[in-house]
Amino acid sequence: MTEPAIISVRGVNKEFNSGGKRSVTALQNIDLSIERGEFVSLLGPSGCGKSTLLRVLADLTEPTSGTVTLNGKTPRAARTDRDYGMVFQQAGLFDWRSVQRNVELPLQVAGADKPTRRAKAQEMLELVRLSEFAKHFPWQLSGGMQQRVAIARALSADPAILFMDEPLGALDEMNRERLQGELLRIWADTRTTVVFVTHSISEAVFLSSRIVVMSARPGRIAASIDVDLPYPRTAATRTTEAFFAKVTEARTALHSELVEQGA
Ligand SMILES: Nc1ncnc2c1ncn2[C@@H]1O[C@H](COP(=O)(O)OP(=O)(O)OP(=O)(O)O)[C@@H](O)[C@H]1O
Repeated sequence: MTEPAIISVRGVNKEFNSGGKRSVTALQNIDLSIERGEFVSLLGPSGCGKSTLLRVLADLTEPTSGTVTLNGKTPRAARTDRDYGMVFQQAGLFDWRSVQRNVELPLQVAGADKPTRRAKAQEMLELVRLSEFAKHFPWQLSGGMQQRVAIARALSADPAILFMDEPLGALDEMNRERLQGELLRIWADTRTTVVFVTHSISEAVFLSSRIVVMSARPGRIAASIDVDLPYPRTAATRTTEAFFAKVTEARTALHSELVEQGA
């Protein structure tokens, strides 16, 4: 028997200022199924609704119509049960708490006792290779290291799903590529299902097992591209013909949408 999709989106529409003069249709009739263990990137031009779709999934905003199921539950129930973690473009760490205590925070909120949360935070810091910085404060770390702390924090409650909204967007190119490699290693170690928002075509190809291309406003799903490049992917992957071919395929899908929209 096939396992049901871990994320299921059916007929989702999202309109801001619904019915008003300035109403904006951000998402139109979105249908999407994501299987357990996939790494799916949402790729599209600025303003096409990628973040809105992620926010609908993460129960940060409600769809105007349609349904979302996460791990067999409503987004609200999945949120309460800590079925997912979230990482944004800004790490959003608390500067007055040590790295260790930042990672412990979700467990503290969930009521875990001190030894449990200490042990879990140490395990997570090992996962992101920052154990020796546990006692540092966020402001003492580079931007890339801060994002690794944010990833450790998001994974501390062992979520089945990780939502990431342009988490590497604020980093310089070198650090960005290094962290892409780290992220794939962490994904392989944890087998978490990842939904990743980006407007970088090469980033989406390097990371993803599948790319969902979104069209310009109103945001719709324009194409789903399987990225069948073998894992583990390394710096050498970026120089292969197969990688370039996938980048071209994704770029063509993205651009044909823009042309159709007259954008
Ligand atoms: N709270 C809001 N109120 C009104 N309109 C909004 C709101 N949030 C988003 N929008 C509009 O919905 C559309 C989709 O926005 P969204 O941020 O989801 O796009 P995006 O693809 O993530 O863009 P970017 O890549 O620039 O972050 C945009 O036109 C945006 O202006």
